[in-house]
Amino acid sequence: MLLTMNNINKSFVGNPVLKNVAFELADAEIHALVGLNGAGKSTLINILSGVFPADSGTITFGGRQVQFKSPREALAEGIFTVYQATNLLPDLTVAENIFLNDMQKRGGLIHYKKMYADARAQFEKMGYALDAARKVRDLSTSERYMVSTARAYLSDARVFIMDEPMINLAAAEKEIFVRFMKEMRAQGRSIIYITHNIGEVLSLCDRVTALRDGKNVAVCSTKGLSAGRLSYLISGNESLRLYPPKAARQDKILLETSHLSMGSVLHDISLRLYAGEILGITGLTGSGRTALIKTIFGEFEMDSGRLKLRGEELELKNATDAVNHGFGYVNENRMDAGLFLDMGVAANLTISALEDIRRGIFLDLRQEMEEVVDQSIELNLKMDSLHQEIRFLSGGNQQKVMVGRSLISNASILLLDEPTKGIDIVSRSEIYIVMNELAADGKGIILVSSDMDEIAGLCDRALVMRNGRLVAELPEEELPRLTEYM
Ligand SMILES: Nc1ncnc2c1ncn2[C@@H]1O[C@H](COP(=O)(O)OP(=O)(O)OP(=O)(O)O)[C@@H](O)[C@H]1O
Repeated sequence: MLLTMNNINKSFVGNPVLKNVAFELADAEIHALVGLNGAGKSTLINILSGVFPADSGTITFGGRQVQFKSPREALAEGIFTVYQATNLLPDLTVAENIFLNDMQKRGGLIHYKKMYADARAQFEKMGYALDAARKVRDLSTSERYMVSTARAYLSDARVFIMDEPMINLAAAEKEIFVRFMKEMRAQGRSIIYITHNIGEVLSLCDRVTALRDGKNVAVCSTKGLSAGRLSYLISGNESLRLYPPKAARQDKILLETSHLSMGSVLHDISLRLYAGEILGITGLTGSGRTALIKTIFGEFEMDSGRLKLRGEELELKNATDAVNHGFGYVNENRMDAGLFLDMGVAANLTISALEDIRRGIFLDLRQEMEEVVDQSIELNLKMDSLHQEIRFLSGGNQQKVMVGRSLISNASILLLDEPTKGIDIVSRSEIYIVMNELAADGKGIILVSSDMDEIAGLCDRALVMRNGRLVAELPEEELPRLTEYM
């Protein structure tokens, strides 16, 4: 075996997070590491890559026992962690970033022409159209991740750690990324692949290790493994149903935009959201989905067009104005969206209420706290207490706090941008139930998502965007064919 981890234990402030965990990785294998939010996946990987040590346990790599003191040391030994928030240097070009390690090794002496030619040749081979001379600071999140992937690919590492690698990639990039993965495997290299996406495990990975509450529950081949069985291994729930039955939409129009345009990003967008409706909006990265809901929310100013709320013209000055009119918004990027990492879970969940208090609107704080307790139970938040600082929660649990905050906000129109990114299947099913209840209550939800299954499973209707325009509208029965319209 190329890599084995045995009897790994780890506690944080007396709280056991990993309990006698074992993990193994063979040569030329893509090995999925799965489990609910907070199950301990990142902790295990952080121990392997030397971010922090285990309390006890052994790691054997390439036939000898190791304990890396830092990710840099792990990298020097051939274990490459590809981070989601990439550690590329923004002022250097794509090619310079890709060959950074080489440049360091040779003390800065490098043949520039050859470096650019190599980078271009690599992208061409992978069918990826990215200019190697562009500065990384000008790239989108997904382009940056692809550069990190190319850098990993061109390194001489033997093991790659990838945490939710496809989460920010558009459909075309996903295809190229999968090609990268398969080619790495064909070269005899191995990948530890953390994901909440059942489809990715079954289609791309060879074996899967499942953790539940910091313990091993299974390690098995993905050959012959069904989606139902895998979702049971992850959740421990045999009858987990991801999508609830849909609520009936009403005939009342809640929100309407007519001929909305903004700069070169949005063109002539007219749409209606009905009371009780979950309206899906999808399209490729850069198609204008996020810009559209930010404009509806008053965060971006429209150049022309009109907005009507319950039949009345509405001009939103800014996002605060939108909140005061009953809009709620979940940003796709939790780090930009005002999670207060040094504050507790409860404070983060009630942050919109706290802002009301600052504005002099009186609220019953006790009732507010009770709601928070109910909500955290409903969202299945994994935390030590309601006062635990957000930065100590796992990534998925942070995301749940952000979604939960907007779901308890009493908004009547919810604008959700990729709300379930990084969230495990059990919590997703819970968020879907809450969304459905809000819709059944007559509220309206716009759901921007790149997950076609999510849109088909949850929405009453979906709109497809391309280059800032609405190009298709699909009724419920057409939703399973959504990919054909992309
Ligand atoms: N530095 C820390 N201090 C205290 N608790 C921590 C710390 N780091 C992680 N934890 C806790 O350890 C548990 C496991 O977290 P971990 O990040 O490993 O989960 P995960 O399986 O990667 O989850 P996700 O799918 O959400 O990324 C969580 O309950 C988390 O709150």
